[in-house]
Amino acid sequence: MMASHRTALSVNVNKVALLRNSRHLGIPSVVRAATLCLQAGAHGITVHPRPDQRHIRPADVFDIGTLLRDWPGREFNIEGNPFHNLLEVARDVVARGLPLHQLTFVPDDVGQFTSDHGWRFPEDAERLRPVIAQAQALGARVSLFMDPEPAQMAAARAVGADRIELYTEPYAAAWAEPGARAAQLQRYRAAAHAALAAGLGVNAGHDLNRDNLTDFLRAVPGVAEVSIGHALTADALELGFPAAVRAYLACIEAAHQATTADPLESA
Ligand SMILES: CC(=O)[C@@H](O)[C@H](O)COP(=O)(O)O
Ligand SMILES: NCC(=O)COP(=O)(O)O
Repeated sequence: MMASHRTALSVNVNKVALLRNSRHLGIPSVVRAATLCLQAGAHGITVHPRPDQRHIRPADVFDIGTLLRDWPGREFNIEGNPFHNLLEVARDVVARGLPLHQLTFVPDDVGQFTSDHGWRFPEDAERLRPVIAQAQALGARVSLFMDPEPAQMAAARAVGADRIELYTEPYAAAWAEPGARAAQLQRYRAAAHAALAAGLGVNAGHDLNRDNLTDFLRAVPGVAEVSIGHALTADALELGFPAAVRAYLACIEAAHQATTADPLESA
C-alpha cells in the first residue's frame, strides 16, 4: 500500500530533560536540542510533563513554547493525563500567549514507568468528554492515546477527539520476528482504517525507531504524525540531533516512495 501523504515528525525531548535533571547545571539544554531538531527539519516538538517532574518540567514547556513562537508552521504537542496536571500546564501556555497545537491525552498513573496502554471505551467516555471540550476551548487539537483496537475508534470520535495516537510498543516489540511483525501490522492497519472511517486523524508513537518506522508507515494508512523520543535521542548520542532527525525524516520519506516494499505483501 502506498501512503498518500507525508507524515510529520514530532521529536519528543523528554530524555534530554531526564539527563539535564541528573545535575544542577542546566545541560544538556532542551531548548538547544529542540532548536537543532527544528533546524534539521522536524515538524514539531513533543513533551510529556509528568506530574513527578522526572524529565520535562513546566518551565521547559514554557521555554519550548517560546521557542516555537519563532517557528511558525511547526507544532507543539503536549502529552499527559488530563486528570493530573496537563490542563493546568496547557492553560498556562495559552495564558502566556504561547503556541499550543495539540494535547495528547494519555491515561498514565502518577509515577508510571512509561506509557503502556490507551484509553478504554465505554469506561472512560463520560469523564473524557468534558476535558476534551475544555482542551479544544484552549484552541488545541485533542488526540487520545489508544491501543490498536478497531472497535474502540468510533467511541473515541463520539467523545469529541480530533485524532487518536496509536500506541506502537506492541508493534515495536514484535518487529524483529517477521510473522509477529506482520500480525501486528495487520492490527494497526485495521485500527487506522477504523479511525479514519470514524473521522479521526491518526498519530502514532512509542518505541518507534529507525528500524521499524518505515515498515509501519508503509503498512498503516494515513498516519499524520509520529512522535519519537527515546530511540531518536539514543541515536543523537551517536550521530548528533541534526543527523538523527534527518535519518528519521529519511525513514518517513522512504515509506512514501513507491519503490519501498509493502511489509505485508512481502511477509
Ligand atoms: C505517550 C507516549 O508514548 C510517550 O509519552 C512516551 O511514553 C514517552 O514518555 P517517557 O519518555 O516518560 O517514557
Ligand atoms: N507519543 C510518543 C512519544 O512522544 C515518544 O515515545 P518514545 O519514542 O519516547 O517511545
